[in-house]
Amino acid sequence: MTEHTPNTNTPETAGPEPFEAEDWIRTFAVAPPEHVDLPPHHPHCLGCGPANPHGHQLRVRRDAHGVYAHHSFDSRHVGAPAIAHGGAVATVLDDLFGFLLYTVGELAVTRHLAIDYLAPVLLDTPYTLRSHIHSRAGRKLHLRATIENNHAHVVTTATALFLIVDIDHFLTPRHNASAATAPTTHEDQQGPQMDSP
Ligand SMILES: CCCCC/C=C\C/C=C\C/C=C\C/C=C\CCCC(=O)SCCNC(=O)CCNC(=O)[C@H](O)C(C)(C)COP(=O)(O)OP(=O)(O)OC[C@H]1O[C@@H](n2cnc3c(N)ncnc32)[C@H](O)[C@@H]1OP(=O)(O)O
Repeated sequence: MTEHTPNTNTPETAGPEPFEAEDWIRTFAVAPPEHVDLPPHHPHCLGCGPANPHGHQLRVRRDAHGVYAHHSFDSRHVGAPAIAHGGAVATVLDDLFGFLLYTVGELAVTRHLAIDYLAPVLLDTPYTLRSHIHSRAGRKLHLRATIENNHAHVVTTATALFLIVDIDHFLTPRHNASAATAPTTHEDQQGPQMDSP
């Protein structure tokens, strides 16, 4: 059995200090107008952090419907040759959903993310990503997103359930992780049932 070795290659991308959650909440109050980029979640965020050389450095603005970004994947995100890795696409969409919180004004995190890869997302190709709030029910934010190419063809769609949390979620992450229990079964988490052998 291989002994687990901690990844020490990327000290510059260490996770955020707890105080950053409070800084981030404060930016809700001063969210910029439509023609200015929204602030990144934090400088090292994998999706949008400008100081993360391994990240996507997504730049997001809001509009009348929600939020949007223009983005190209590159050779760092390759899956099949010339095609973006599905996980990289999911990362960017999850992060884009995170920008909708500026329009909600509350903290929330991804509980469920579902993606339809309708057509390959090509490397070094410009795409427009859009996301909006489909509905809200109490703590539950039902979110939707699309990726479309320059010919207005939608190549990816996504839905997400974000759950509103309080700031303690970010200030005590280790406590929250150890408090995790067996997942609750939800109908919309279930795929087709496998037949018994
Ligand atoms: C975007 C956040 C940014 C915050 C920024 C803050 C600081 C800045 C610093 C750092 C941030 C940096 C970057 C992050 C930014 C963006 C990235 C994008 C967003 C993410 O990447 S974020 C990471 C991934 N994310 C997680 O790390 C969450 C792990 N998870 C948990 O921590 C818990 O899971 C929690 C707290 C989410 C919920 O826990 P809980 O105990 O409060 O909730 P519970 O289970 O009770 O469910 C409540 C109700 O939702 C229903 N429900 C549940 N699941 C359902 C389903 N699938 N379908 C239908 N209904 C469902 C239940 O049935 C119940 O319904 P009801 O109330 O009616 O009974």
